[in-house]
Amino acid sequence: MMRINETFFSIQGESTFAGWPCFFIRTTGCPLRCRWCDTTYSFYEGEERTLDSLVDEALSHPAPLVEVTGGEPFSAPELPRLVEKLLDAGKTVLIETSGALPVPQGLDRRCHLVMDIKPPGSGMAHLMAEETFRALRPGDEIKAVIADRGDFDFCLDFLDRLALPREIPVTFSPVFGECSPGELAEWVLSSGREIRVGIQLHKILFDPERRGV
Ligand SMILES: C[S@@+](CC[C@H](N)C(=O)[O-])C[C@H]1O[C@@H](n2cnc3c(N)ncnc32)[C@H](O)[C@@H]1O
Ligand SMILES: Nc1nc2[nH]cc(C(=O)O)c2c(=O)[nH]1
Ligand code: SF4
Ligand SMILES: [Mg+2]
Repeated sequence: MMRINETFFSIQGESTFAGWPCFFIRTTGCPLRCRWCDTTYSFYEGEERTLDSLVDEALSHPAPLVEVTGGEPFSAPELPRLVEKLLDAGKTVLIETSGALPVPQGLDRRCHLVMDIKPPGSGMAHLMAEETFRALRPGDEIKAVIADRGDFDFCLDFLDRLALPREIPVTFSPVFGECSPGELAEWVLSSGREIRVGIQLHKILFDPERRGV
């Protein structure tokens, strides 16, 4: 059994997979408290689900893509088993994670990790350790949600120290409704860095206050 906040079928709004139809599984619970978190309702609310019922629900949607998000999926002890079952059922599996917790032992690395760097504006930068990000492999990616220029510079420095191979793409997104997307784009352009600018696509396609999209 696994405590699940919500499941839904929507358009992937983040990462390099943005735009694809995707089935989402959102776990309950997160040990972080990012200042601007748009999913605080996932901290406590949820119901116990069997792993097989989640796989069956994923299979009821024709799209190959499944994302496990949260909350913090790396806090859920059942995650490796769920991911293995989804992969064995033929799904492409993404896991969205905060960058604060190590990759769980036994996680089937056919999945793609989307790991956040939490900069100072999140209030969680003290939890960022380069070691955690060194576990990333080609097929995984990095994301950072940027509130201001200080966050932008912090993430560039963090990436410089990591020096990960260019097969691991990096996306910077503005804190929704707080950081100007155009300004972020200007910072990226003048940095000369190979960084993708990502806007949360689902908040443009649907009501940004709506859950389950
Ligand atoms: C809700 S979190 C769940 C997964 C995991 N806890 C994490 O932080 O990656 C999913 C993604 O939404 C992003 N996010 C949350 N609130 C946001 C906001 N207000 N603006 C932009 N992105 C946000 C997070 O940074 C993260 O990349
Ligand atoms: N459509 C949609 N795409 C998403 N990509 C990552 C999300 C998340 O909350 O982790 C998310 C989400 O909440 N909705
Ligand atoms: S780690 Fe993710 S779910 Fe947890 S508070 Fe931060 S953005 Fe929200
Ligand atoms: Mg979301």
